[in-house]
Amino acid sequence: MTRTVELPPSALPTDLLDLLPAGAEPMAWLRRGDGLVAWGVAARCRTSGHDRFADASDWWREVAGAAAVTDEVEVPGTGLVALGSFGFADEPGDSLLVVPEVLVGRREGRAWVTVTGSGGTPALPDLAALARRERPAPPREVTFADGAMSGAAWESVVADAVGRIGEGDLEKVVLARDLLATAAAPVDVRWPLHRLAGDYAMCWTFHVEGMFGATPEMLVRRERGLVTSRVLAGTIRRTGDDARDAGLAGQLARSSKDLEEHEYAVRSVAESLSPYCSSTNVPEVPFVLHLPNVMHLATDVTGVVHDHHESAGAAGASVLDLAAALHPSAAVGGTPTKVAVELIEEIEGMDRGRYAAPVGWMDAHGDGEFGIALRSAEVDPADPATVRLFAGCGVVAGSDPAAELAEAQAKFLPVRDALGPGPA
Ligand SMILES: C=C(O[C@@H]1C=C(C(=O)O)C=C[C@H]1O)C(=O)O
Repeated sequence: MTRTVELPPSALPTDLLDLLPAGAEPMAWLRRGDGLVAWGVAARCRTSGHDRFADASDWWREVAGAAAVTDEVEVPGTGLVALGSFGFADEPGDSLLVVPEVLVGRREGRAWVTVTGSGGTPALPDLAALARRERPAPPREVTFADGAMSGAAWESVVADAVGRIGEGDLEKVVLARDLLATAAAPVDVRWPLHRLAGDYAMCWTFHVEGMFGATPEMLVRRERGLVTSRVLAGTIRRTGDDARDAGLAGQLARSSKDLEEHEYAVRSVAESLSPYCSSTNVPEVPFVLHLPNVMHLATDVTGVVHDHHESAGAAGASVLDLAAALHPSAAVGGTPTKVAVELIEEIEGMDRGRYAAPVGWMDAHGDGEFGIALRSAEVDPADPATVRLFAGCGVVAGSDPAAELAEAQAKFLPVRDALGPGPA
């Protein structure tokens, strides 16, 4: 039984993360203070392998079909909702969807709580008491070490990829590396979440079962049939000097290397969406998205879902169906996708886990949001004092390995900083 109750916005703390209890599988999806926080597991589905999205979708249809729901708010994100995080590669591809016991949402001035339980009407939590608890402590004595590869080794892998592109095997491949952070005691993930949501409010701060981060890239949002995807590709590091950064933004917007890389990514998204949408709109020129650490070329692709898509029933493709169709876009895989993904597998030298793959939420109407899990890290489930950070960049014919390494370092910054002390 699932029940959504409207709350006066004043019933919630400014920072929704203040509600998250420590030990009860906290989950989050937040941007500019709005979004969802959730905890407890009412139902969970684990999938893996090539069919991980289809299996999760089947499970969701079954759960949603059988659920008894009362919903007095009825906006996207109310009623039965699952949060999910998927594996990047088909193998192992470990993925999950979770229906939380408690979910608190806020969106454009409206607020709600949803509770799910078996048997009887589940009780509402005492949110005021939850919000009064102490804030989490920062991780102690964090040290960072190379993950699968040193920076120098990774540069030579990038050089290999540039060679393969030169030979005509492919046009673009996105290569990533990992760093290992080790703390003196288990990391309370709520600490980096507070920091990321504060420092990167324009990004989507997420956490699902150890996978957390603040991504600027929206793989797909579906809202009452309207579809949006924010494509990012083409990056320049910020200097911290506003005047210089404005000049760099102009340079980025004119850089043929970055525009080419961006074009591949936009095309791959538009092509993947077109079978599911009756109209897609692709702006001709990208804009420059300013983040505290980097700037990206960005394009918002929009469309309207067909109401009667053959494979998806009367409601049309759900946000999860769309995420499955879009993953991996050229922003995180490459072009052509199949060759790029095989090259990643061959030369990257690590398992990406859930990095660079869909993370987000969906409701029983098929609406929801899946971002790409970038600027992200995973708490090691076997040793929660260890956190694995990920960052990567698009490699094209004109790529310089040293510049790509510097770009990846800049993309580690959000999580690196979030694991440090500082204002919570
Ligand atoms: C791969 C990452 O980022 C992606 C690669 C980008 C690029 O190469 O310019 C830009 C944004 C993302 O699509 C990452 O953050 O790890």
